[in-house]
Amino acid sequence: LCIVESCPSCSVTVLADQFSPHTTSDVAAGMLIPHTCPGTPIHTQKQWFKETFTYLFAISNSAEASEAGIHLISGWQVFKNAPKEELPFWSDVVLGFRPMSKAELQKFPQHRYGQAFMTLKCDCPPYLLWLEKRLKATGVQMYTRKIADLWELQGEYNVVVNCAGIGAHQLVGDEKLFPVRGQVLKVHAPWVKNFIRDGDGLTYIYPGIHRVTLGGTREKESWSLSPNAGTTKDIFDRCCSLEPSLRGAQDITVKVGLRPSRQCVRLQKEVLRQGGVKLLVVHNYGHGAGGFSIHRGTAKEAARLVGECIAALQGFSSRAKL
Ligand SMILES: Cc1cc2nc3c(=O)[nH]c(=O)nc-3n(C[C@H](O)[C@H](O)[C@H](O)COP(=O)(O)OP(=O)(O)OC[C@H]3O[C@@H](n4cnc5c(N)ncnc54)[C@H](O)[C@@H]3O)c2cc1C
Ligand SMILES: O=C([O-])CC(=O)C(=O)O
Repeated sequence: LCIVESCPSCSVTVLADQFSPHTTSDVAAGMLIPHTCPGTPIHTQKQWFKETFTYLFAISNSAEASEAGIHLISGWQVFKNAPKEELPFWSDVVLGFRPMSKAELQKFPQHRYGQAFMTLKCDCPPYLLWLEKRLKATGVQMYTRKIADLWELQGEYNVVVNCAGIGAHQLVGDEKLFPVRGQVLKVHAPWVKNFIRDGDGLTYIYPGIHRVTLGGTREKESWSLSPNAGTTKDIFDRCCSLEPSLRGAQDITVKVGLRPSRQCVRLQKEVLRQGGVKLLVVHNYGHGAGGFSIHRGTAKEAARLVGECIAALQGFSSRAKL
């Protein structure tokens, strides 16, 4: 969408071996709380988050909000011990960030410190469908196709944008990219209205428009997409210990996804060459545990890089195909 917006004369095609609801993005809780990636400057991470927050805030404040699955939500991040950094880099992007009062902390007897704020949440499958609908409305073609090697697209397209998530491990042989397996539960508990996140990042309760997401796990280098029954019980017990009313939750379903983790998002141009022939590539993958929180910011940067590729191609072809 960012490419279509910044380069309306481009013809854009989306190729994927899986579309919604069968992607990692469909599993995500979709909360806008960034994760810090050690390999990217903080000001860049903050800019990506701010652009994403601003974009989704406008949608949440429009008639599209419920179809797009985007809403504002208030809640708490609680800590057993106060974190080293009391003000995370994103504290002035989310709304109304403040330390919790002693009275509020009484709700969490095992925790000694907390942050209260309002942020945005995407219900991921409806949001992805909404994005697909907008893409199709602009004339973008979408085909189911598994790509074994980016080079097979040479000759068909002028610029290739690689947004393969964890699939990039095999597609471009990126050994720095590894899965961090996450299991979550989706439950019916409409009385839970506030989010609760343990600052250790393992346990969280995220109410969506229809279902509440209960998390989670972080299993490095595990490629298994099968739910684990013991883990389901453990997640449920941990969430009930934070929010005891969840004991009455019903209709529990389990989802597993592989976070595409890396020291930093790979957001860069590459020129592939075979013989005298070139293929321009823009990589945009490796968003780890925070892909929703920064998706719009990184997409805008990828679209800017595509613009640079098109400028380089000009004179070579009048209508670039992506
Ligand atoms: C349990 C869990 C909870 C999460 N919660 C949050 C959260 O609350 N907030 C947040 O910000 N982030 C969260 N995340 C992280 C977020 O889900 C990811 O960062 C994000 O979904 C990555 O998106 P992506 O588009 O790069 O990858 P994907 O959603 O995996 O999309 C990649 C696409 O590329 C296609 N593809 C891959 N390889 C090929 C190939 N060879 N040929 C053709 N197509 C290919 C796939 O089929 C797919 O369509 C969570 C993740 C998990 C697992
Ligand atoms: O950590 C969170 O709050 C949710 C999340 O992004 C994940 O599980 O990857």
